[in-house]
Amino acid sequence: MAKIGPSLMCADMGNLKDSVNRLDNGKVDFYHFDVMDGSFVPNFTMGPDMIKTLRPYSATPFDVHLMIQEPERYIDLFADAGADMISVHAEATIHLQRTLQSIRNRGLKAGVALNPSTPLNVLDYVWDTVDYVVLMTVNPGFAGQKFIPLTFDKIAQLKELITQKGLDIEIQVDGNISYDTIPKVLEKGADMLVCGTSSLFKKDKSLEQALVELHDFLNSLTGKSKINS
Ligand SMILES: O=C(CO)[C@H](O)[C@H](O)COP(=O)(O)O
Repeated sequence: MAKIGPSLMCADMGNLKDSVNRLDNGKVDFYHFDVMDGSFVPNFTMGPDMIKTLRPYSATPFDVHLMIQEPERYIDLFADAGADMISVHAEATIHLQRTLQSIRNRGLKAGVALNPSTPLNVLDYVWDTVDYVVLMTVNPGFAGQKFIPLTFDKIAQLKELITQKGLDIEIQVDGNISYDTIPKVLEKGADMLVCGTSSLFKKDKSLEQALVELHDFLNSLTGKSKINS
């Protein structure tokens, strides 16, 4: 069963604690925090204080996606804030292996995030230092964008590499993960779904309703229920 991770940049920023509480009641697998610096991506969102503030209210893993230049400067800051997993963009750090190792040295899961146009071969010499790969299926920076179709093949290619090598690495997909795209990203091999405005945070639906519908949809695709198992 694929894991559900609400993208909290899409939540009601004035009531984040309430959203996390309601999502926890409906069962989610991780929370996805998009951290942006206005340089690597043309936007600003969340920071370490927000993560630190929410940390005491949930035991669900906090997945921090650093969409920032030179993320190696801030690994300790986000680890101290309460991250359980941190992903860094291969495009944003010169010493990728060292940066991943520094995340693992803090006892956290280390992820590599790749923009849609970044080839998979940047992973060639870091396979043994990666716990998950974040495949961006939109260009990072904004919610509510359109899925980039060629990334479907990229998911399948990554899955094949991981299987061939016999590695225990999860594939996370991020960007326009919707009722239209979920069946295909799962078929291609995605394990973790970052759920934003396309599936969970809907103007015409309560969070509770949207989450129940998403669980039901995933169950209908896989034929088994994680909640009931
Ligand atoms: O990474 C992101 C933006 O860069 C967001 O997590 C994601 O795009 C949010 O989901 P949606 O596309 O469904 O609004």
